[in-house]
Amino acid sequence: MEIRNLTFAYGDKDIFKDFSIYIPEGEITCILGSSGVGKTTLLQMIAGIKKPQFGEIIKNSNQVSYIFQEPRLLPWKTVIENVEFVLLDKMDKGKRRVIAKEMLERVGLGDSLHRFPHELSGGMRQRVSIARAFVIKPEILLLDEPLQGLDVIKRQEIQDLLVSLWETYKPTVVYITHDVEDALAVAYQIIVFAGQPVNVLCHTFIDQPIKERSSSPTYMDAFRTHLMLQMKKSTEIPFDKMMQMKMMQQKMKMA
Ligand SMILES: Nc1ncnc2c1ncn2[C@@H]1O[C@H](COP(=O)(O)OP(=O)(O)OP(=O)(O)O)[C@@H](O)[C@H]1O
Repeated sequence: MEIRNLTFAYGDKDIFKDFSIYIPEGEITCILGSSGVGKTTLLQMIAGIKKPQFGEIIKNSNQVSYIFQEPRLLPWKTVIENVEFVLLDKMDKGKRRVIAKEMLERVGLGDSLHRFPHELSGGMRQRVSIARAFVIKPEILLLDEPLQGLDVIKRQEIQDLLVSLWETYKPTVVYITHDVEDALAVAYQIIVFAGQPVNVLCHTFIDQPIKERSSSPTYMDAFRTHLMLQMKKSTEIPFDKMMQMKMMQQKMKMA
């Protein structure tokens, strides 16, 4: 997916100005950045909810699913009905039920099909929203802080579930978070946003397969330290100062 020369402002506040990045297809890309930098705005533009004033987003598909921070389930529908709902115009009732049930079993909710959202824990509700997102076999999956508010064990379980579903369906994933640990747990490419308008402060590629990361803590520590430093920088340095530094770095490279 290519985000090309994007410009977006809320009133006179420029969030993106002539902004371009490339998101590799079929991979997991995390976008890290401090609160208010513009991460959600970018996801909303990718989803087509917001339109950029200039520029374009070139996608290979419009089959997009969005997982939000809060699960956004329909409270009057049961777990299985919440998942079937997104298949309404795609297949008949019998087939919807079978496919929704299979996906709910996959996310570990096979015994909660007929419960209502208020009868579930926060982690279970997020699993329903993950099932709802994957049941349409999205080619693009957008995640906006999906682990917010979950305890450390639940976070890890849901990270593992997301990675396992991604391995099965291989959508192009754009995952936004404030949390370096979330990014290290799931992403092959991590982009740190900073400034206003948004600038890419760093672009990090992790070649280590996700499943091997817990057995190579020293290797991952180097990425952790680097990303923590970048996150610290993103909240400390005014944008024009950052641009000066970048230009100096550029000059030093060329010299
Ligand atoms: N509808 C809106 N009207 C005006 N300003 C907005 C609107 N939505 C967002 N903003 C502002 O635009 C900036 C970017 O918002 P956005 O939600 O994209 O940031 P974010 O990086 O996702 O932040 P967070 O991590 O806190 O969700 C913020 O300063 C926000 O206050």
